[in-house]
Amino acid sequence: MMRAFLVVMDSVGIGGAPDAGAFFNAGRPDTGANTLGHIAMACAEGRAEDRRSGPLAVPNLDRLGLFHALHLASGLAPSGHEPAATTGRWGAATEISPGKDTPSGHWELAGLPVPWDWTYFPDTVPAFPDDLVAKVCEIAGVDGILGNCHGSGTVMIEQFGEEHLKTGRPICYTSADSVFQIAAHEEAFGLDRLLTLCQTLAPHLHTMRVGRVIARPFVGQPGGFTRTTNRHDYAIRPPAPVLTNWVQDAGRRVYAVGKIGDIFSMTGIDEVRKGDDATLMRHLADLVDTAEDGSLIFANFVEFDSLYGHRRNIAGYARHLEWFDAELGRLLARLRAGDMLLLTADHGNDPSWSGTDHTRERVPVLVAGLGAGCLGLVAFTDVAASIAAHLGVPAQGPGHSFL
Ligand SMILES: O=P(O)(O)O[C@H]1O[C@H](CO)[C@@H](O)[C@H]1O
Ligand SMILES: [Mn+2]
Ligand SMILES: [Mn+2]
Repeated sequence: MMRAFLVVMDSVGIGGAPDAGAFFNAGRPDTGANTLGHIAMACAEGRAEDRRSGPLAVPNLDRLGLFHALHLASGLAPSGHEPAATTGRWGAATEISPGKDTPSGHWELAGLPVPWDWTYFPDTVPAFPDDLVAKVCEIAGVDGILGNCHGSGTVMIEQFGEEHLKTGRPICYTSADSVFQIAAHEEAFGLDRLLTLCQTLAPHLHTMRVGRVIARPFVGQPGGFTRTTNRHDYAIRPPAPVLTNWVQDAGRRVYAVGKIGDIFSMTGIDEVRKGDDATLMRHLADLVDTAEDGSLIFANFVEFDSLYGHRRNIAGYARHLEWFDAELGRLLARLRAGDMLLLTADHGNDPSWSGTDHTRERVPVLVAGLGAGCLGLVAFTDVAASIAAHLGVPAQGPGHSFL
């Protein structure tokens, strides 16, 4: 029986979204944003030389058709990446959900475009309504919150970490995504206390159509705070069955690697494996060796986005792509006959762009294990329909299989 590996490279967009002008970063429309394209250009021009050097070296992704997909999506052909013969099936997918965030992208890839408009908090200070602040204070047993604004997580803990240690008040912030994020010190505030606070608060925010409450624990002392991998997302449950449900309901096993379990509020998922990206890669390799016939392995690699995209770090993003590519080469060599491995992304996060938020972009669809050829421009939902077709389970929703 067949197996399917669906691997999301979080935020590895390839530009060209037709509605990019309706999405913004620091007041500037996302028109022209291109995560992969701008990274490859910076590398080719010697502008990404921190602990790496020269043109972006991603031979395995290249062979699967990544640069063909980039050209198809956006018309960009960075020097050093002339179209090569491919061994994979490649295309570019266009999102229709009215959000450029992680749940919107993943739900749509899993067959379900988001059927509502998310609630966003205004980019003002304060950003949160008084009754929400009062609710946080009541649940946490504190007399106030810090932040109460839009911000980048690492800057927020640098700016408010010391005051947080002194006052015990949690640091609450948001972004261009539909999120309510709470940063707190793992030891001083307590990790369990932070997780309980976020979990208790989540249903209230979900009723307001805020997509996620995210716990952002950190450690360290003033001047040296760092975030830990104990981040936890409490997301709204998808309002209709998605790929994970289709597969599980057909009696198959579904593995979630990374934050997939959180993004789908655990619906349709049998087993979760978490950790940093290096650990996730080991989990994925282990599942290539051990996952049962007929199963779905759904993985998300978040560090492209969280460590480099939001931090606008071009060289770091390039390094992570090169690391991922080398690991991918080893994974591809271990696949069995009948396995399909599909690589894609959930949105863009162009590290050369203004602001610190995601960018609206098309994403690559690269398929290993099913021969070579062009898939053309496809829909996000076609990914779910194609995986269901490969596994031989019934699909729902608007997607069409491109197999
Ligand atoms: O700046 P940090 O805390 O990494 O947060 C980013 O990550 C969130 C969730 O992906 C986004 O909404 C953005 O705010
Ligand atoms: Mn994402
Ligand atoms: Mn993000």
